Amino acid sequence: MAAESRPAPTPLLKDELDIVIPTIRNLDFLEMWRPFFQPYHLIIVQDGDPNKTIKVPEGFDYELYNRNDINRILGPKASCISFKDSACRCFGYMVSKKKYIYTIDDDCFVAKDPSGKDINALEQHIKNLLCPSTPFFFNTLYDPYRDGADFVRGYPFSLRDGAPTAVSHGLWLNIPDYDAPTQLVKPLERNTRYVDAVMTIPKGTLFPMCGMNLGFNRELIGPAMYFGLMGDGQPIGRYDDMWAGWCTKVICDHLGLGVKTGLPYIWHSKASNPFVNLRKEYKGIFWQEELIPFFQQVTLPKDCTTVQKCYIEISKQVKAKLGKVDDYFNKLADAMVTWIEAWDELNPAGAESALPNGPSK
Ligand SMILES: O=c1ccn([C@@H]2O[C@H](COP(=O)(O)OP(=O)(O)O[C@H]3O[C@@H](CO)[C@H](O)[C@H]3O)[C@@H](O)[C@H]2O)c(=O)[nH]1
Ligand SMILES: [Mn+2]
Repeated sequence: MAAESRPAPTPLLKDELDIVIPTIRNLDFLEMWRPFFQPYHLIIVQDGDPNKTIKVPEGFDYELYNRNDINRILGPKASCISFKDSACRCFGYMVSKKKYIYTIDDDCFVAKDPSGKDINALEQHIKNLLCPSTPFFFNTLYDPYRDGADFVRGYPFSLRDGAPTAVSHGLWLNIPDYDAPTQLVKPLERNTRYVDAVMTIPKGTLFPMCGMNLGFNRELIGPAMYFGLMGDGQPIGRYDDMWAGWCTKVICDHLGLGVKTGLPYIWHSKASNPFVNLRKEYKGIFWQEELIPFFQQVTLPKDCTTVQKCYIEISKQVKAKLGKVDDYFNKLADAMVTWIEAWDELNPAGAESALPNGPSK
């Protein structure tokens, strides 16, 4: 008897997740991701010259926004969306209607695990996001919810339900996400180490969030994922994801949400120019010595019960405490408020998260 031909399983979160890609180039890299990404809706944020045509391989379902679209949709509030910097990607988070987001850079490709198997990074992020985190007590055997692992002896049973996972932070083989000084000192260093682990970043601990291989629950933490004022006309760049990560982690800690880091890996193929990066980063390299203590000391009142309220409170503290570091932080604090206003305008409270996609191309 012919074996029953079973229909292929529906990809996890097929209609509940958008893939956001910031780009200045044609998206040929999608060919390598096709087996994993094709079932999903893409939101492409085209940076730079809006008159340039970005070629997207056939067969992908996507919506594309360039600077003209951002200005048309947000009007004066478009001032909070960076130009000529990957920070523009956060516009994609704002216009999405889905519960989950995965964002990836266009120079990130499918990596292979030690067995030589292609890594479906999206699938691993989804697994990370769909299972709880353990921010309140560290499990020394890493992710206790993973097949073949569990909570170790001494782990309180009262904490074994864990916390909802808001963020899944993936890593990179080949070109590591180093800052410019490190890149300059170690131009040939490549990350060849595949660590088979997913860990929850403990409550009260900040981390350097990289935006090139990142998943998050948009309904739980979306409004905190503002990538700041970077790039054109700004004194700093390449701190977009860092800023978002620090705000996100403080808010996750306050709201009892989890942030995971580790698997999945992608293959980061292109090292950006370290001298250009140094020019973008240098103010951030000394500012961050004041920013980290600031975020470590941020306290959010009990009545900050939503991400938006937390975010507005942080913006007030940014203005009060960082405005004296540099006037840039006064502008950033204002842009944080504009971001929340724009977010709430495009995502009125109670709007169904599973609304149909935006205008597909
Ligand atoms: O002006 C620009 C430049 C680039 N992009 C798009 O953004 C991503 C990342 O670009 P790239 O790979 O060139 O830069 P990296 O240095 O590797 O980026 C990492 O560093 C951080 C910089 O903020 C960031 O978190 C990582 O992404 C690509 O998709 C480019 O096409 C852009 O939109 N605008
Ligand atoms: Mn890159």
